[in-house]
Amino acid sequence: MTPAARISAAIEVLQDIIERRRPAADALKDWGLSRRFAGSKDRAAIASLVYDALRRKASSGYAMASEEPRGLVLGMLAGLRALPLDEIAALFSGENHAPAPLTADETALLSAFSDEGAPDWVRADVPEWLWPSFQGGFGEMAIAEGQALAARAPIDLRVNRLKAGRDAVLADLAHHQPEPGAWSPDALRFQPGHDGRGPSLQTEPGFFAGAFEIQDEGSQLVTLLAGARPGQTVIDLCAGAGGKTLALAALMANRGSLYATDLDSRRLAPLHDRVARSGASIVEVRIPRSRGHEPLADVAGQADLVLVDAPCTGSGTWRRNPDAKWRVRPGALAERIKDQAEVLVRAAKLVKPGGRIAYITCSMLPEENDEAIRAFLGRQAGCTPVAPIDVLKGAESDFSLLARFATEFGLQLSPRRTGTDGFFLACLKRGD
Ligand SMILES: C[S@@+](CC[C@H](N)C(=O)[O-])C[C@H]1O[C@@H](n2cnc3c(N)ncnc32)[C@H](O)[C@@H]1O
Repeated sequence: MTPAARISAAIEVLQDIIERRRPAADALKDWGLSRRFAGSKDRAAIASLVYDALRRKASSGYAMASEEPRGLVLGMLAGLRALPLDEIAALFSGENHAPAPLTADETALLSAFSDEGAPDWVRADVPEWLWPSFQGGFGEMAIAEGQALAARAPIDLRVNRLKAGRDAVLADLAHHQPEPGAWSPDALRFQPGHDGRGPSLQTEPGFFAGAFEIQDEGSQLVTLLAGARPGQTVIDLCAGAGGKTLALAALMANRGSLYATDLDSRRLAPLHDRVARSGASIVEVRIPRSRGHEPLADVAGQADLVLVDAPCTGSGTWRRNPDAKWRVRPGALAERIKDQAEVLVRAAKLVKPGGRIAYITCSMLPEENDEAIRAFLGRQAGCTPVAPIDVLKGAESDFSLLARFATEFGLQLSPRRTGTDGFFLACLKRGD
């Protein structure tokens, strides 16, 4: 396919996503299935165009005075991809599957491309209904935070200490030009290429050997700061596919007991293979039999650390899932807040006196972060917050620079602040 034909395809896929409110991945998959002529490079390029357009949907639409997929793609090419007008015009030739030529209005808007005069939520590319909450968390930096969250994300991996050292993995993957992470001693970072695509790390021999896992550096950092130590009894209560479980096992140097569970047993399915590949021998996966069944009842009140990687809106990962940004609804936020309250109560039953609950979200919204903790502390006697500065002091490396990202109860990481996905961590101590 020509670059212009890929743009036409991206416009078509965006139409499907917007009209039928479909997840981008589903729409892209269907498009690929019914267009067998498109090769894997075409499909990847089209996906990259679609995701780039969704990242800046509000600001592109404003600048192009159009909510239509064509306007969003034009705005993205001029804005995020910074293509000059003559290159855009050449792509929109109307010939051989290229999109129709630019209209006079489009040409005028592209030549003076700007979001000047746009409302703040548009400039930040944050959904309008969430703007008050987002702004509440970031104040005068909210637009800059939203803009950083509307950029492309790098790919990070976590070197698995149980199997390899960072220098060795760095050397093995030198052909992909990794850089050491800025914060986590286990992180390596890969910048996306010009077309938005990153290296395919999951086909590397080191991946099959368990030397590394793909994991955002923010996710690595909050797991590090949770404070698990070798020899402890640790519970990963919302383990899902186990990204943090594997990181915990490595931090615990495979010593102690690490229980992984999740309300939704299907989500735990990939964990078994991942654990086997990683060489983590301390992980015990506990599958709930039914809703309300506590698969960890036998260790209630015994955990040194309960990690709660709480269900949330995922607003901190909007760089990677830009379609989720525009699909999240007020009802979903209210549901997640309820889930968060429920899972914290469960964690309080599992932690031992003097032990710690580490509450984590990949959210940028105060309702799911500080406010969730404040509400929990108001309801639950016997738990006290650990000051963010003390959380940092207790870490294995010097993370004192993160102190400036402290909130009332925790630490808020973000693409603008730490160059990572948006993560929140608050630690609570159960009284003796
Ligand atoms: C953010 S995801 C976990 C991601 C995972 N920890 C990782 O690092 O890959 C949140 C998980 O919480 C689970 N969950 C929701 N409510 C829960 C509850 N009340 N108890 C335990 N898990 C719950 C969801 O099924 C989901 O898998």
